Amino acid sequence: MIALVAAVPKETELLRCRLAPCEVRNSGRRDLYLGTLAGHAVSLMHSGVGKANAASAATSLIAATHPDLVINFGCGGAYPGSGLAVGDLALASEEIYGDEGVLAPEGFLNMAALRFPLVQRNGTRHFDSYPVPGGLLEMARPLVAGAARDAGCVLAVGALVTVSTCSGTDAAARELSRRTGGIGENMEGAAVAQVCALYGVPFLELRGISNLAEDRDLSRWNLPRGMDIAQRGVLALLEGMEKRSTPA
Ligand SMILES: O=C(O)c1cccc(C(=O)CC[C@H]2O[C@@H](n3cnc4c(=O)[nH]cnc43)[C@H](O)[C@@H]2O)c1
Repeated sequence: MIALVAAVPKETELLRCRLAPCEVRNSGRRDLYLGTLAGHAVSLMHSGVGKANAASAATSLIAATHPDLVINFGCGGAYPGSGLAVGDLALASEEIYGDEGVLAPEGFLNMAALRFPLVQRNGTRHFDSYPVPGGLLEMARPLVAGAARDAGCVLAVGALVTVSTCSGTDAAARELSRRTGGIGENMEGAAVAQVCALYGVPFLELRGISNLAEDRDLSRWNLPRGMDIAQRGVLALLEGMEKRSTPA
């Protein structure tokens, strides 16, 4: 079983059209879609926007369907210098909490600096960062690159950053990318990754770039383009992944 999580229904329209047969149940006060997609048994849930929604949806999805893999996807903002433009694809090599911590006179102190682990499991303590295991990333990369090639867009692989306060200025975006090394940001990924780390479930994340993280200018955004390319990336992943495989 592969579990798919996106924030809002518009981000899953293309995939839900292809989910057959499609059964809708209730799980944890959210609709849970069950069906087959590209030969894989799939569960799909809309979390709502933000970390609290994302963590709660990921928890009920994992508890209800015991997936071998969770894929978080949707639109996202690209950081300056990432080489990404609107309509491009970003595949997470890791997810990082960008604003979990303390803003102190000496600068931002993250959870590692505060020595508060967010997850402790099997002797491993996770603070701000949730890396995607190398084998899983290398399996996913060429499949998503194929989707990017077909769509005539760029694929970047790198750290994605999860924020509660989105970067609506050039300065905020530059500072977050400098501090984290991230290529782009969103509002859910690290929370889904954290829950996956707690349950020991492999995690992948794909974002379609809907906007640049920059001085706020909504006329430059293209949400439908970001939502569409993210789903095309997920489809390519599912189509290329071995059926019934349990990713390492
Ligand atoms: O109105 C604004 O200026 C604004 C700035 C950033 C994000 C929003 C959203 O409403 C997006 C929420 C939704 O989309 C993802 N997303 C897309 N672009 C970004 C971004 O630049 N920074 C963070 N999140 C982004 C996010 O994951 C949410 O699901 C509005």
